[in-house]
Amino acid sequence: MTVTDEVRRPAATAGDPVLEASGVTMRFGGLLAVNEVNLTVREGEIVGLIGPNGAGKTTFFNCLTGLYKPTSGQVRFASAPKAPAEGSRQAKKAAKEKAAKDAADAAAGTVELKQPTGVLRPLPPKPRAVVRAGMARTFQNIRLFANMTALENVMVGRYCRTSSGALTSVLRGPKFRREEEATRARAQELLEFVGLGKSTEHLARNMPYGDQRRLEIARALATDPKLILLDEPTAGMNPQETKQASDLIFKIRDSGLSVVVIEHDMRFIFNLCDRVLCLVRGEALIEGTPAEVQSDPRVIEAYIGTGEDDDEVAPGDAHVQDTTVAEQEDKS
Ligand SMILES: Nc1ncnc2c1ncn2[C@@H]1O[C@H](COP(=O)(O)OP(=O)(O)OP(=O)(O)O)[C@@H](O)[C@H]1O
Repeated sequence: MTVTDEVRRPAATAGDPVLEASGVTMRFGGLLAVNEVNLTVREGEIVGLIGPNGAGKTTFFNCLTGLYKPTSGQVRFASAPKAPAEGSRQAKKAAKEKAAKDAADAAAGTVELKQPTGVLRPLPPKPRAVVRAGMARTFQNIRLFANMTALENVMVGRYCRTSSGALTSVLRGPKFRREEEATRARAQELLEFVGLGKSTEHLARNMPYGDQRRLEIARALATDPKLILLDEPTAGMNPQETKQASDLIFKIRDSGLSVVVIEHDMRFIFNLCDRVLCLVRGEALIEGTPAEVQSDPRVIEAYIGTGEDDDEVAPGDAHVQDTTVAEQEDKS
């Protein structure tokens, strides 16, 4: 499991915490899927979540993103400085300023991803509010709008940041058209950022698998997150696509975002992450740097097993088998 042939690119600096999970526990009836797990993610960090099948990674992830409410424990997130109420005059002004800035960025050909960070607060109760607070995620299975173009898919992600009401949208008034233009420009920028600038008009369902995964990331970025959580981003990818995925995640991190990633591909995780948390049977086994985690014998045991429960006896243990047979003969 040791990574030898690639050079890691550590975070330039890890800043203030953007996410803090303390004592997170999740029960499904009698099953304890996650037990008292703690995790802190800092600004500009890539944190990996590993563990064998059924270890509780996805359940913990779902607690972090507000999809599940933990049975006990708390998740706090550094939302943007308190946003004005939706639909208020201040909210409309902020949305207008944001649209103008996006248009200026688009004209200058720059993509600004870093978002302002506020103090840690409990996660908002509704998924939409979690996204608006600055947390975005992708899922294990691709969840694109298959019959929409790449550009339209990214534009959908952007709508949580626009302020046109239903009436303005139906009437397609000047405000709607301004916002729509800014949304389109931002979506195009993000497609270019993830390397899909030439696939704008392609239907999502016709795109190669690796491109679909990148499109999902572009759509998540369109929500202006501070933290992006990726659930098995390289599942099913070939080595070239996996390399492109890690380059893209480094690029996202280098733009000032924090990343949490679940992955089974150890080489990918240990090359990518600044810190890694290993879960086993719902509990945190170890959290540390990739070097610390990959050299911990408990991690290796968790993945390949100790052999203690195996019925078969390993060749080196033949004498154990012989003794047992001899004892059995004595008894008979
Ligand atoms: N909604 C649910 N209801 C009941 N049990 C669940 C539910 N979701 C997960 N579990 C159980 O919780 C445990 C942890 O599952 P989870 O999917 O979080 O593990 P994982 O580490 O993500 O596994 P994998 O790597 O296979 O995706 C498993 O025993 C699973 O069967």
